[in-house]
This record gives sequence, structure tokens and C-alpha cells, in this order.
Amino acid sequence: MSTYVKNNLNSIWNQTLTLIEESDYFDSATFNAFIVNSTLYDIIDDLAIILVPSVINKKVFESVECLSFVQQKLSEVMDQTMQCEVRLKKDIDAANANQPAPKKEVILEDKLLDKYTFDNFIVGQSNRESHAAALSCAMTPGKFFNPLFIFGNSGLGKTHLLHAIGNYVKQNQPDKKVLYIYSEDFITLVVNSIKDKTIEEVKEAICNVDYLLIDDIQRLAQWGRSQEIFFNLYNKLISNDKQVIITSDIHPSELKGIETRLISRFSSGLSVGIDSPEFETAYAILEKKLEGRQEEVLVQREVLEYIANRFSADVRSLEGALNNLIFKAILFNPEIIDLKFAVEVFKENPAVVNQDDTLSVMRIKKAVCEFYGLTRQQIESKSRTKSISNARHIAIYLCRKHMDLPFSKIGAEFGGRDHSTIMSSYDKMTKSIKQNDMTAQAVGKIESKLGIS
Ligand SMILES: Nc1ncnc2c1ncn2[C@@H]1O[C@H](COP(=O)(O)OP(=O)(O)OP(=O)(O)O)[C@@H](O)[C@H]1O
Repeated sequence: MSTYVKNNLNSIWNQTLTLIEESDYFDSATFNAFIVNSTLYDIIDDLAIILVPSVINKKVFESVECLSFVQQKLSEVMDQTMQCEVRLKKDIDAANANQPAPKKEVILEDKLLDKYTFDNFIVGQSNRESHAAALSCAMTPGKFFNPLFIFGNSGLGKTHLLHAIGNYVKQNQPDKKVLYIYSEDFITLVVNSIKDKTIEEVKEAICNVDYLLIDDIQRLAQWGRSQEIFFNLYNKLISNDKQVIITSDIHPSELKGIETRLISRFSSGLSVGIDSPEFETAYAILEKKLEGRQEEVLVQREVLEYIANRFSADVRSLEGALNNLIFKAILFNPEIIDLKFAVEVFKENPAVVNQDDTLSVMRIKKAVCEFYGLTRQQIESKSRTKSISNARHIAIYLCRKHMDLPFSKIGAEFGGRDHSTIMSSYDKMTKSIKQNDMTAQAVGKIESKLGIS
């Protein structure tokens, strides 16, 4: 393999030609017709490859007197004994044209943010399942849940969990390759690499990762070509037991503009939701965010309670409210940050509260699960265990009775069941409530817990 760059080769050859010319070994007509128009194409160890323009030039150059003299002068320049091989320029050009274009190296940008870790992620009821599933994927890739699909409204910690997985893997399994990519960046990468003709290299680089962490997948909607590429990459990764973790603002079954075959693949792993933080979690998050800043601003406990209650819809609003409070505290420098000060700061901010007062399928499932000590996965599952299917029937009954949702929509919320299964569940529960006091009482208690009795 040559270690010479083009400039070096030119300089070596110019020096050699100068020595030849100065030696007067060839008359000037011979030198100009057969020697000066040659070039040094490459040097591999002690072999120099010389290019000449025509067959006649080659014949002359290869004559014993000529070749041995050129070798001698080149050896002087190189300060080592050199051999020369003469080739026709057109042969080299043809050989080069048949070579496949050299592969361009693609380096996927590392966009993992160190600041999001499992250590600074506060776990509460609203995110316990997604946290546990994320941690288990970080510890044992591709084994249990593949893909892991985390869904929930904006600002509830999905991105934080993705980065936390990546950072955990980087720290504990440094030999594993992790790629965190935001869906829109994936589209840009695909579009640009199609333009640059590096798409094959990009695909290969993605297929080589051990963890693909893809954020906000709903943004792939409408991007047909990118979806196609993603679908193929996704299949390869999953079939090679590489861990794929996806986030979205909605459940996979409700993704619009994403091909059904992709959606059904997403549903084949584990889908876990993140809810708005309940009071205790919201409070703990605020405390965590204040860690190390208490010197700077001393915030009274009741102020944190006030913010946790008032801005509990999502964690981003909580953080925003806390930052606003701190900013105002630095600006006005009150003696103490008490409730009076906080009320003044937020008097013009509408509260961003947890939608707990609005009835939703999620709230109904949550209330039923709490009543029977089950998880949401269990009531959405295919399990026919009596206790689970009974709880499922009640949740379905309440969704229909109080939200008047179409059976098919309820089916989508309960593990993709069809219209007639949900209808039969609803009928069964309606009958059971009439015939069985225990069931009627249980349903009554859940309804009153939800404030809808
Ligand atoms: N449980 C938690 N503990 C600590 N911080 C949290 C928690 N949940 C969310 N956060 C913080 O809230 C902010 C918003 O979270 P994140 O960006 O992960 O939300 P998201 O669900 O991905 O939102 P989007 O769908 O808009 O991308 C981040 O600063 C994150 O660190």
C-alpha cells in the first residue's frame, strides 16, 4: 500500500527528471519525446509505477538502457534501491473506473445529554412503570421488552428517560454503541444522505448500534420514504436483538400517518404510559430541582406545595414555574420566599393543573387498577384470569357509560380489542351489576372515587 500523497510523488518525479536531464544521458530530442511526459503514479515499497502516454513511449521506456538509468536516478532521489514498472495511462484510468467508489465514513453524531440520568429522575406512581421498563432495558438490552414504547403527554419525562438509558449504558457497558436520535433529525439525516449518496453508509452505521433511542416517533408521520427506511432498519435491529426504545406523545395504536405495519411492530413489545405527576412526585421533583440552590434562594415548603398543586400538568410547567419564582426572587430580593411572595409572582399565570378533574379513559383505568390492586398492563392484556377480566369489564363499562365513547374507540384503548368484544364486555357488566350486589357496590365505589357517581 502506498504511503505517498500525490504532492510527494510529483516532487520525487520532478527531482528525478531534473537529474536525468542534467546527466545528458539522453539527447534532448529523446528526453523531450519519451521521458519528460511520464509521471510517477505510485510507489509501493521499493517499486515505482511510472505512467507513460503511448505504447511507443512504453516500448522505449522499457528498453534496458533507459529503464536501468531511470531506476538509478530515482534510487538516488529516494536514497534506496528502486525498481520501476512502466504502465500505460489509459490502462490505469480504466482500472480506476472499474473500482467501486470508496466508502465514505459516516459518523453518527452523539447527541446524548449528560444532564438526564436515572439518578435525577424522580419516580412516583405516574411514571413508575416507564422508569422500571427503561431501567430494565438499559441493564439487559434486547432481552425482555423490544421495542419499549414510552408514551405520554408533552413534558412528562420521556426524553429524560431516553437519555438516562443512553447515559447508563455508556457508563456501565462502554463497549455498546448507543444512538439517541430525535425523529426529525432522523428525517433530515435520511434526506441529506440520499442527496449525498451516503444513505447506504448511514443505514450500515445505524444497524451497527446496540441501542437505538428514537424520540417523538409521531413526527415520522407523512414522511413515507423515511418511514420505509426506518421500517427496514427497525426490523434488522430487532431481529439482531438490538434494543429499540421509542417515545411518542400517544399510544402506538393511535399514531396517525404512520404505516400500519410499523404500528403493529411497535405494539409487539411493551408499551408503557407516563402520566402527569401526582402531588408527591411533583413536590419531590421541585425539591430535586432546588438541590444545591437553597443557599441562593430559601424557598418555604408551602411554596413548593403551592407550585406542585398549581402546575402539576407536566414537569416542564413545574420547572418553568420554579425558574420564574427564582428569577423574581433574585430580582426583588425578598427576605423570604413565602406563600405571599409566590402568590404575587404567579397572580397572572393561569394554573397548569393535572387534568384529574376531567374524566378520561386513563383516569378510569387508573381508578379501577387502584381499586383491584392491578397494573394498567394487566387490564389491557389478553389475560382471561377472572380477577383481571372482571376489572377490565368494569373499566370498559365505565368508559361507555360515562364518556359515551364508541365501542371501537374503547377497544383501541384496551389492547386493540374489536368492537363486538367490547360490546359484549359492556353487556356482561350491565347484567352483572343488576344481578350481583358485590359488583354493584364495587362499581359504585370506583364511581365515587372518580367523582361521577
Ligand atoms: N420524573 C422526573 N424527574 C425529574 N425531572 C423530570 C421528570 N420528568 C420530567 N422531568 C424534567 O422535565 C423536563 C421535560 O421532560 P422531557 O423533555 O423528558 O419531556 P417529554 O415527555 O420528552 O416531552 P416532549 O414530548 O415535549 O418531548 C425535563 O427537564 C426533565 O428533566
